[in-house]
Amino acid sequence: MSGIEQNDGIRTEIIGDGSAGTFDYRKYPAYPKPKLSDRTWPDQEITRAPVWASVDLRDGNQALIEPMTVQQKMVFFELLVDIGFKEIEIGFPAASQIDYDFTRRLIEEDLIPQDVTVQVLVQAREELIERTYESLQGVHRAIVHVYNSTSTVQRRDVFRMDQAGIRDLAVQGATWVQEYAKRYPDTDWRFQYSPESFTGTELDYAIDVCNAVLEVWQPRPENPVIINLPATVEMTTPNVFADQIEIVHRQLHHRDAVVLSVHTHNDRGTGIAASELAVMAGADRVEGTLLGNGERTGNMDILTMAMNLYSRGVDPELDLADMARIQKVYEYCNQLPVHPRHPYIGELVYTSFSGSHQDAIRKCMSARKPGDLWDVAYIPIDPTDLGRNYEAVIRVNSQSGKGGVAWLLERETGYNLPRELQPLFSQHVQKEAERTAKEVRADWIVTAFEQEYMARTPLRLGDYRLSSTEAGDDQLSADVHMDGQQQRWVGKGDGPVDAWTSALAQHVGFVVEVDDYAEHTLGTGSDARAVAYVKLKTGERTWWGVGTGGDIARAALDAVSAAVNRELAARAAEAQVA
Ligand SMILES: CC(=O)SCCNC(=O)CCNC(=O)[C@H](O)C(C)(C)COP(=O)(O)OP(=O)(O)OC[C@H]1O[C@@H](n2cnc3c(N)ncnc32)[C@H](O)[C@@H]1OP(=O)(O)O
Ligand SMILES: CC(C)C(=O)C(=O)O
Repeated sequence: MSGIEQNDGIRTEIIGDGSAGTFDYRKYPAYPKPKLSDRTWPDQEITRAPVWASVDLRDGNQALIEPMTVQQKMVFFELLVDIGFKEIEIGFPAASQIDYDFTRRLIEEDLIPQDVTVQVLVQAREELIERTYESLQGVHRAIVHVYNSTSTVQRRDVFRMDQAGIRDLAVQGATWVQEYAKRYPDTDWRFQYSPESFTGTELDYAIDVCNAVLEVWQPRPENPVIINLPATVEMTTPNVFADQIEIVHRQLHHRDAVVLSVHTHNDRGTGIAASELAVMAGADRVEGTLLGNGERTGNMDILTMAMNLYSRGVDPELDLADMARIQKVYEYCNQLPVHPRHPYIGELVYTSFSGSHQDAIRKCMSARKPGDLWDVAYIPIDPTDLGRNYEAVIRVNSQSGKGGVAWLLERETGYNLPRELQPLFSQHVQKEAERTAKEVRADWIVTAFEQEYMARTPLRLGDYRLSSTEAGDDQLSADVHMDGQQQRWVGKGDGPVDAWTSALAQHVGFVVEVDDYAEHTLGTGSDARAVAYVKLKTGERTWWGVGTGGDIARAALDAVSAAVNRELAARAAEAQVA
C-alpha cells in the first residue's frame, strides 16, 4: 500500500460517517445582563488570598464515575489538610452511607485538626437535616451547608412552585438547620446557605431569598454565616458574574456578619476567571476543587487560581509545592488523568518545543543572576518551586531551532557551542526530526554530535610530546594511528595547535589551517576537563571539529584531528562516487 493510500485510509477513519449534530444557535436565549453602571470591581486588585473551601470530597466526588471509598476520601482529606485548607466540605452525609461513615471516622478518630473546619451539604429537607446532624455528633466545629435551587427553570419544572414557595422552602431549611443545631450545644456550628443555580435566578429574587435566610439566622460579626453564590451552571461571561456579585455585596443584609462566598463551575471554560473577578467584586471566600474536577466540565480549579496569585507575588495561603503528590492523590482518588497541559501541573506546561521560544528561554535563563525576581520569557513560574526541574523546559522536534538543540547538548554534556557551530549542528538535528516526524531525544543529539564533530577515525592522535626548540618554536612529536598503522609525525609551530597542523599538513595531503577557535572548561575544580572547538580550513572547505581532554592542549589537538577526519571522510565519499 502506498503512503498516500495509507493516509487516505486513516483520513476516512478519522472523518467518520458524517453524523454531525443539529447545530443551531437560534435555540438559545441571550443572558439577561444586570444593570450596574457604577461598578467598582474592574479597578480592584487581588492582594490577598480569599478564604478557600475545598469541595473535592463533595461536589468533586458526586461527579465521579465511581465515587470515592472511605479510604480514598481519607487520602484526599489528608492532602487537603497538608496543603493548608482550613475549610473542607467532606461530603453529603445524609445522602450516602460512605459519606456518613467517613464523617463519623474523622470525628471518632479525632482526625480533624484544630484549625480546620469541616463542612457538609444537605438539602432543605427535615429528615436529611436531622441525619446530617447525627453524622456530625461530637465534632468540635462544623459548617452545615443547606441549599435549594432558586432558578426559574427549576421553580417551574422541578419544584413547581412560585417565587414565594421557593423562598419559604429556603426559610424552612434555614430554620431546621438552626433548630437541629440546638440539639448539639457542644459544637461550634456555622451555617451556610446556597441559592443553588444562582446564575439561572433573577438577581433581585436571589438577593431576596438570601436576605430571608439571613433574617432567620440573624448573624453577628463575631459569629458570621456564609452566603454562597453558585454558578451551578456557568451561563455568561465572568464580567457579568462579577457585576452580579458586586450587586449582592451591596444589597445583602447583615453584610458585616456574612462571609460572601462563590462557587463557580466551568461550563464555558471561565470558571476560574469568574471566581477571580468575583473576589474583585467583593467575595470573601471561594469554593472549588483541585484541578477543577466536578460536575460536567468541572468546578473552578483552586490549584490554578491559587497559583495565579502565587505567580504574581501574592501569598496563596496554600502550599502547593508538592505537585507530584497532588497529581498522585488526584489520580488515585478521582480515577481521572491529569491533562498534560493542565495549568501549573501538566507534564508539558513548562516545556517548549518551538525554536523562538527555546531561544528566548535559553537566553533569559543564562542572564539570570541569584536573587533576581523571576522573569523568564514563556515560563510564568520557576518549575523548581513545584518540584520540577529544568530538564523538560526544552524538548526538540521539527518546530525547534538552534537554541533548543544547543540547550539540550549543553545540559547533557556541558558543551557550550560557539555561535557559528550552533546552526550547523541544528540543521542536522532538524533533518532527523523531519525524517522521523517525532521528537528528537537528548541521547540521540549527543550521539549525533559526537559522531559528526568528534570523529576519531580514520586518524587518531595517540601519545604526544611537546618540547620547545632553541629557536623558540614548539615541537610536537606525535604517535598517530591511521588506517590500522601507527606512525610518528613531527611538526613545529607557534604553540601546540600550530605544531600539530604543520605535522598534519605534511602527511594528509591538503591545507590544514585554523580559522576559528574556542575553548572552555567542563565542570569545576582541579579535575575539570576541557573542551575545544576548532574551525579548520582544508583548502576550499572548512570543518568544525570538537575535542575534549584533561587539559586544553589535548582538547585542542583532538578538535583539529576531528576536523581533519571530516575532510578525510568527505574525500573518501567523493572518491567512491567518482
Ligand atoms: C448543584 C449541586 O451539586 S447540589 C448537590 C447535589 N448532590 C447530590 O444530589 C448528591 C447526593 N444526593 C442524593 O444522594 C439524593 O439526591 C438524596 C439522598 C439527597 C435525596 O434522594 P431522594 O430523595 O431519593 O431523591 P431525589 O434527589 O431524586 O429527590 C428529589 C426530591 O427532592 C426535592 N429536592 C431537591 N433538592 C432539594 C433541596 N435542595 N431542598 C429541598 N428539596 C429538594 C426535589 O424537588 C424532589 O422532590 P419530589 O420528590 O417532591 O419530586
Ligand atoms: C450546592 C451548590 C453550592 C453546588 O454545588 C452548586 O450549585 O454547584
